[in-house]
Amino acid sequence: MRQGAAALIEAVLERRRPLEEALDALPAMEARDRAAAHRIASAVLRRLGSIDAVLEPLLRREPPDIARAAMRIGVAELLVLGTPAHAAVSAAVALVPQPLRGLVNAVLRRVAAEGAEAIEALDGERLDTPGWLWGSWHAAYGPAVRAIARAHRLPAPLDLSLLPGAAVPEGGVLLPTGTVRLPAGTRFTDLAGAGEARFWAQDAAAALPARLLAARAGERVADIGAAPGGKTAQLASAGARVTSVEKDARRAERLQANLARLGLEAEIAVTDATAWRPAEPFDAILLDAPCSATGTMRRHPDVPFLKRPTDVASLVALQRPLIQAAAAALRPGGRLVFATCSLQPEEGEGQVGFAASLGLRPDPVTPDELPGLAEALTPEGHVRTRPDLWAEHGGLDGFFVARFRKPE
Ligand SMILES: C[S@@+](CC[C@H](N)C(=O)[O-])C[C@H]1O[C@@H](n2cnc3c(N)ncnc32)[C@H](O)[C@@H]1O
Repeated sequence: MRQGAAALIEAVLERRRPLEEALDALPAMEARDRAAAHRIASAVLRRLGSIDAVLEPLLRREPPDIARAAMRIGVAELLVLGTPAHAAVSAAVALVPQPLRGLVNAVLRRVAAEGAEAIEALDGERLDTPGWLWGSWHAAYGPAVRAIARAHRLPAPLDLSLLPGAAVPEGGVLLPTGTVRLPAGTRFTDLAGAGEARFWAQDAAAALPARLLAARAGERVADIGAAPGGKTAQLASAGARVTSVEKDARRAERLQANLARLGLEAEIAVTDATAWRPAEPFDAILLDAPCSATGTMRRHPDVPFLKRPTDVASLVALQRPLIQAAAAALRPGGRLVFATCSLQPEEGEGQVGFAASLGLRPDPVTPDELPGLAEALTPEGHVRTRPDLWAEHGGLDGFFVARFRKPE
């Protein structure tokens, strides 16, 4: 299982491979072991800066990669996950060949003895956040950057969206916006009823864009950038006639399977939305644009290792033709909701002016549309969620949502 964790960490850090993809590529193992490997790898990635800073004074020279990997896992287990010291140390030692065992054992014994105090004394929020993200969030959100970084240290709860009339699964808490929340560590597949297909996993923030589009039964609605289908499911379960536009054929298959599991229907157009020419215009469009995904770091601790500052600029450029395509496909008077799961303002607030330059009019969100979440409403009537908001409920992903209308 710890071999699995080491493989996951190596895939993300050395090969910039998404954690979920690396998880799928692990050799066959018990579901429980796979989940444990994921949990350990996630803890290492979330706290990598702090972990390396704890190790730094204990190492006289740069250790071989395999020893560093084992020590990182050992420190995460000792100081983040609370694994008993003898188990954490011996398991990490077993990850390395004989000549390195003495080193790993000696270093981790010291971490077990002195590490808790050492990690406490560090500026972990800063160390565990890449400098470019810290700078960007500080510029955008001021001192809240610390609370954002703190929120990224903890695994996210499991959030569910429910089909209309579905019962709240045992242990779930109904949040004011309609999402059902279960404690972090709950596995979707373990939920009684998961097989009955009455709900799907979707962060409370990710559920807001479709909620704010407020699709009505019978309306023609397009969901652009639709896979794996959380938002299509919301729109279809509201009774809208949905066309889901998705460029990636493999992801479109997942979307299809997810809808089938829920007994929902949508027309799926596997195409690049910028080249898509629908026969008829739509009453409403949800554009969940591809983005840097920095708002999802609680759930995806690999994001900061996969993205570079230059990616944000490329994504901003990629989002614009999608906004244009969405505007063109709307009927006069139709509604557009633009959303990104990013904390980078360039991919959110920064795109509002572009939408306006296409003739789209802002359609501000009102406080009654965001029950219990007024703190996420901006003065302009956009929605800006951050992982440090809603702390009393356990936070939510970082999203930007803006609503527009095409003039009559
Ligand atoms: C943020 S994800 C969408 C998540 C989805 N809306 C949900 O709620 O489950 C963005 C999606 O846009 C798709 N995409 C990216 N560029 C696209 C394009 N030019 N046309 C259509 N889909 C695109 C990606 O393949 C990806 O599946």
